[in-house]
Amino acid sequence: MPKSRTVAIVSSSTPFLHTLVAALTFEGHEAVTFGALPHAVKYAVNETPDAVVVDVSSRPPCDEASLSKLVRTVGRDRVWMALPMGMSPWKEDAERLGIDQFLKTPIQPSEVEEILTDLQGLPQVLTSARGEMPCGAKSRYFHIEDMPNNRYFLTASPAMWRIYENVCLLAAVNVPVLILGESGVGKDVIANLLHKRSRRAAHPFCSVNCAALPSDLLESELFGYEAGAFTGAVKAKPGKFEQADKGTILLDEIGEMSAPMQAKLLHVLQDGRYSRLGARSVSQADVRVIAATNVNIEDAIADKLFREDLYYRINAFTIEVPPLRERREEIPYLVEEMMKRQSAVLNQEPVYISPRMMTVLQEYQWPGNLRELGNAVTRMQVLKGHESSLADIESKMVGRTSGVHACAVDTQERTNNVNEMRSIVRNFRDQTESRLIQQALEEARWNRRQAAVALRISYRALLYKIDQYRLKDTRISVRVGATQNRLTAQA
Ligand SMILES: Nc1ncnc2c1ncn2[C@@H]1O[C@H](COP(=O)(O)OP(=O)(O)OP(=O)(O)O)[C@@H](O)[C@H]1O
Repeated sequence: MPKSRTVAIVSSSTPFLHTLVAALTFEGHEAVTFGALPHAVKYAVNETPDAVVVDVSSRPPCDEASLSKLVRTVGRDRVWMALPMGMSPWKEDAERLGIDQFLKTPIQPSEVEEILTDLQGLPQVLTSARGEMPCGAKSRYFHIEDMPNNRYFLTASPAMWRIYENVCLLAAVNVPVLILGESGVGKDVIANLLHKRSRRAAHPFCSVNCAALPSDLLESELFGYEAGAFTGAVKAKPGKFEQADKGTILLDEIGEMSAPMQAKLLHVLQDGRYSRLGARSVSQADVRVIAATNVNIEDAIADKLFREDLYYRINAFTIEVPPLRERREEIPYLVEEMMKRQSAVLNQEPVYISPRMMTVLQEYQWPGNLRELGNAVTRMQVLKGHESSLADIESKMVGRTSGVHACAVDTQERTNNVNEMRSIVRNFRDQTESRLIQQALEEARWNRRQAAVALRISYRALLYKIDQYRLKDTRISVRVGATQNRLTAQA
């Protein structure tokens, strides 16, 4: 029986990825794709894939250090490099690093055949050599995929891995997809991924929040308008369906769409035809439609809030994204990646997350899902990993004591413990927070707007905290004192 292999592919070329991933998965192998070499190197260190294919044809040469680490990690006989028509000034550099298997881009079927045959000949990598994260979670489902605008998709759990696989399959077919899940679980990220992996990737991805606009504004936002279509329409404006031509449109929060708007949308989805407001002509939409919502659509249909016929139009395929609390094994991976990216943006070293901190992060319920986790990571980074950055999470945890821990404890005792812990956490948090705010204010010479930016809180929140902790600008009193002294001396 042919052996199943795991192959990591580094490429930013969609056709290259499509061809190779399709061939590998058809043969029963696992393909893990990366947009950038450093991510693949990290993956190779943790997971020891059977082989790696690095395509350098559509971007500048990868850094030598990463490439040489990759060759050392997986072995030179397991690395292929794809070059434009097999010729490139980087070929010599790659050969110097020990790479001697090259592919031509655009990749040819004969070369794909060759890789598949070679893969069969490779000795199996010991499964025990496959890495584990420090937390002990298996990283078999770990994969990061970079997307435009500094976005990325990370998976490290079987549930998200399945979603990732489905997205890869769905990207190739032009069917409407409905993405369901709580707020902050990553519906928008998945829609972006679907677009990026599709043949429409070179065309626009447009997102419309259907809950944010009243019905008539939403209509003009989606379909555009002609000059004079309504008071204030001085100039004609294309709608999102037009802007997303040949690309993808995400109808976010579709569950909140008003009934009249649902009827208009249904019309467009049926025959792809629409008109700008005030226009006589009809346009034809060439757009892939993805819809997303955190509303329970089936309940909404039962309550007559959502049209059943529209539901069937938008959900040729449904992706249900689980909340973060149902995939806690991803938390260490997400924290690490978020921290790495945050620290790079802030030009700081990533802060150390102690095992205690990680336990707190993994035990918390995360009602705001990955969005809330991202905010917590920012807070930890800004507060330099100080324990206070966890205080608010801990206090929320105390407020939502898990039934598992609590059930054995007598109710009165539990209430006392909770109250006591709450007050300890609150005091500790308040003390540390006021000290950090005072420090930030002093560093910003009491420029409160600057301090708010440094603390990553809103200006209003900072004013509230200054008032709450009765913080004072000590510099002013010294200066006033000095002036008074001077005045006194002059007098
Ligand atoms: N799989 C993921 N990998 C990396 N980051 C993610 C992932 N999923 C979500 N995020 C991050 O979490 C945040 C929320 O994600 P997103 O906006 O996609 O959620 P959503 O489900 O669309 O939320 P809402 O319903 O409120 O619109 C974003 O900052 C996003 O980058």
